[in-house]
Amino acid sequence: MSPVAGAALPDLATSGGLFARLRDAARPSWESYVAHPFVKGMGDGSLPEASFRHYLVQDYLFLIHFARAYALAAYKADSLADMRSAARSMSAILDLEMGLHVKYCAGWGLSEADMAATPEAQATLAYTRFVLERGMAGDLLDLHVALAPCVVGYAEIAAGLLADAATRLDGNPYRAWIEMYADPEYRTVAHAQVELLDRLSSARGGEARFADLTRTFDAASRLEAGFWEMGLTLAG
Ligand SMILES: Cc1ncc(CN)c(N)n1
Repeated sequence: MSPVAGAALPDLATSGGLFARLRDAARPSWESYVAHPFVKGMGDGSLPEASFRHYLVQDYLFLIHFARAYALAAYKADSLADMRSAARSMSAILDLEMGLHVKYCAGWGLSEADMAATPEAQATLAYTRFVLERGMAGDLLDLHVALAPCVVGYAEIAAGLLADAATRLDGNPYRAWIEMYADPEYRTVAHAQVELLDRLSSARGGEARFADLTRTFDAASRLEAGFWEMGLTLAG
């Protein structure tokens, strides 16, 4: 069942946990991401359709690389439990999240083949390759910190929109987007990411690496804001 507007969903981050500390340390970049004008435009329905369309096609391409990043996480995992968790995240992207993109675009006469053939925008290239590079050059903790703004941020954004009095669901063309990321199924994925960060942090010396991890988290949050900006300005 989808959550309803006006019902605030609780914060996914455990207070004192790694995710909450990274978010606090990278607050200005995080806010530029979760409170971007693109987000507000989806909430009240005022976002131009061309911007959403441009974003969604790029997001389809983005998700292909994010699925690859989870394949990398499975490769880098040192336990079967972590391999299974990476495989679940990869299939959630390929089977659940990308399905919404394909459905939306079909409504506008855009086929999956059209989307796959669209050139990647600079913001898409920058963000996806940054995450893959953090994973390849670093370890599993570096990779999951780079992935966290993506996975957890959308759950926070959708929950924030539902709690915002300016949000209008009736007749809102972006309602399915909001409801998908506020859905308990997506929140479960996001919550698992928050818990995984804590587990990886204690196993891999996260405390001593906090400054470095913050740089990664901050950069990924700025790249998320850049992704919205690309959608808003129709940048290639
Ligand atoms: C750019 C971006 N960031 C996050 C998500 C949510 N997984 C997404 N689909 N696209």
